[in-house]
Amino acid sequence: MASAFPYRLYLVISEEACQGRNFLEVAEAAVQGGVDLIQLREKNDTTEAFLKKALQLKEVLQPYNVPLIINDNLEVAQKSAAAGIHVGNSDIAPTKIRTAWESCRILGYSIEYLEQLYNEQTYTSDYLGISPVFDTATKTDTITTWGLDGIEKIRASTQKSLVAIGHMKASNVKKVIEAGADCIAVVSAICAAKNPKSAAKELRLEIEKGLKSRTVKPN
Ligand SMILES: Cc1ncc(COP(=O)(O)OP(=O)(O)O)c(N)n1
Ligand SMILES: Cc1ncsc1CCOP(=O)(O)O
Ligand SMILES: [Mg+2]
Repeated sequence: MASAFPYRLYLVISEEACQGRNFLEVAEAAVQGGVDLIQLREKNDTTEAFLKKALQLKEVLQPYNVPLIINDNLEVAQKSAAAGIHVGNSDIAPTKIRTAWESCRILGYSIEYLEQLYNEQTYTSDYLGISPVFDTATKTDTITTWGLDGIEKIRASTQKSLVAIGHMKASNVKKVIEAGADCIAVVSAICAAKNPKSAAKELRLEIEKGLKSRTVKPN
């Protein structure tokens, strides 16, 4: 049976993170390099401006069959008919999203405390964001920096798909996958890269190495 969450390289994009480049072009190049899921994360836009960007991005992603996830804003997610939404502890709760948006296909929820693994919000979500794995300048209002030990602990406690986020780079993703993450989410490793397509390719290669070394078990 195919996995309900088959994604391996997840781009979390905003216009600001693209540092003056067109975010739609960055997104398309990233997909051509191997990104298979994209979240639009606009923290300061009005709903109207956010929705406009979501519709533009959806059009770019459609020919590639790459799903669009919206950060935080349920109205934008529903009005753009996105594939899903990602929320954290300060946002609308996953259980409420399930009631208000029955056709939501991919619901992501950030894990900031171990205790969350046993709550109904986690239970109803399709994937969990391990948030953050390492400290990052891109998001500083965080609670727990999980590290590789944290990923292993979470992996041992849940069968949910795990998305690692926070300072993910080509140099560390192999270890992160080996520790038990299913998918790697990045902002700056692609948005701030000179060549977003090559950056995505390199990340994807490292992810594949991690997956391979997970299946080759020592005697
Ligand atoms: C894939 C993924 N994981 C975690 C987060 C963080 O979400 P949240 O805790 O709601 O913080 P903001 O992104 O809203 O600042 C994420 N966005 N994506
Ligand atoms: C949105 C988010 N949630 C947890 S860390 C983070 C930012 C990740 O950014 P970067 O990939 O640049 O470290
Ligand atoms: Mg949020």
